[in-house]
Amino acid sequence: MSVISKSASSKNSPTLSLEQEINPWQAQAARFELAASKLNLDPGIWKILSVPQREIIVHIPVQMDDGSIEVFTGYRVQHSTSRGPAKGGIRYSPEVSLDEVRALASWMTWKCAVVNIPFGGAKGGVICDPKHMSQGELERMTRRYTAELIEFIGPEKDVPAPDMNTNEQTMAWIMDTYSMHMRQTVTSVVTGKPVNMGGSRGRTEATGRGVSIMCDEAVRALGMKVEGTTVIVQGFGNVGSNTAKHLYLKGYTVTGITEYDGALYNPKGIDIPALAEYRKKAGTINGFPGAESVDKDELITRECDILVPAATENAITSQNAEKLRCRILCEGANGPTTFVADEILENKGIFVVPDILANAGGVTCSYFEWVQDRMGYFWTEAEVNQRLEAIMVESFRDVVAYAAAHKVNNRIAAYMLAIDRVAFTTKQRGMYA
Ligand SMILES: NC(=O)C1=CN([C@@H]2O[C@H](COP(=O)(O)OP(=O)(O)OC[C@H]3O[C@@H](n4cnc5c(N)ncnc54)[C@H](O)[C@@H]3O)[C@@H](O)[C@H]2O)C=CC1
Ligand SMILES: O=C(O)CCC(=O)C(=O)O
Repeated sequence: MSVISKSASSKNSPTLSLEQEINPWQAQAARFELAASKLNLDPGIWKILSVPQREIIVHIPVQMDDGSIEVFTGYRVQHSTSRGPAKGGIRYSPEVSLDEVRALASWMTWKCAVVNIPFGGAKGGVICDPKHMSQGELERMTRRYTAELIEFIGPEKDVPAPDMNTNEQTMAWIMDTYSMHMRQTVTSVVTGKPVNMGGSRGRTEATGRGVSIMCDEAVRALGMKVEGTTVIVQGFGNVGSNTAKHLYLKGYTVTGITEYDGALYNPKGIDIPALAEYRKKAGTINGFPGAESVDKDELITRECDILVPAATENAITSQNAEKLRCRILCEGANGPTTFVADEILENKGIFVVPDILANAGGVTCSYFEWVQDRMGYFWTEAEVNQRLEAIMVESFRDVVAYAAAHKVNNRIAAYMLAIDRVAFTTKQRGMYA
């Protein structure tokens, strides 16, 4: 089904229902179709790239702490292996769906191509509620999920990493389970591992660090100054808290932070290291003394220079895009903006740093981890950060120059650049013979 033909008949007019609008796979497909049509993409390559290469569905039995047995459904979708092994995180959430994982997998393909690293795209997800599971239950689920995927993952096939509600401990369990099956330690099967077992220095902070570098570039591109530039960040998990921390350390004024259960605002700026400490102890941002509590949905529409959505998909839709009052939207999350909202933001003149560029610092550092594991030689944190910055800055400049040259917005420029690179390799390899 063509998403574009439904939604873009009069320019990109929002004729989708809200349910269609917030379907991440449709959101991905709509941007793909628009970019592919502007590229005059070969119809055969179009067909190949508009569907995932492989979709794996597993049902994972797990003995729970009370002795009962639960069966969890998990997915791993490999969208493309054209430019290298599939690469992408694993997410644990009650909201996981096959369409979401499909979208996230294809975004990984485009993201790796935008930053020009030698990977394809994949993503995994398990439908579960990690907030209500013990460490033991999470470990057993992770190990069986890994065992079910054993022949589909590997350093040269598909290399998972953390995403929402997974972390370096999850990666350690996957690495160990894979290694048990292979009868030898294989560190490069996953990235985002603890540093003592082959993880890369800097990986935990890399996505947020990369988002902060993208804010620097956007500010420079618009002739603004860091001093006095205000930022609101949605989500205070791995990406949001590290973005806020790096922006705070660089001298930005972080005026707002939202979480799923509350939000904080201080027009003079929030002390982010103090908030991180508070959250560690209290388990929530609510009640932090250095800011007032405000409504979380209203906060993202308050005036600020930069808005960083760093939580879930669909934070910005046709329902609230018109109300945004930021100059720059720098997307830490995957898919925070719907296709319909894109046009509204463009009409408002908001400078968008799209997800497949803005949050690519994580996978770029994962690439460094995979390289270091395969060499068995590890870089200093300064070396990692320097290489990360070089790739992020170059990619930003590539996308912005492409947008200017082709008279498209930054998001479509990023898709066009990525699709062109993946299409070229797919054709060169002849991945249809
Ligand atoms: N971890 C990584 O390296 C990368 C993550 N991403 C994307 O960044 C986003 C966040 O991922 P992580 O930070 O890793 O996950 P995380 O699980 O560490 O943090 C997500 C945070 O968002 C909060 N949250 C959930 N719903 C919210 C809502 N409606 N409003 C405000 N906050 C809400 C959660 O409570 C949590 O603190 C996801 O879209 C993920 O796919 C993208 C690139 C790399
Ligand atoms: O580090 C990686 O391999 C992937 C991170 C990820 O899942 C993402 O960029 O969305």
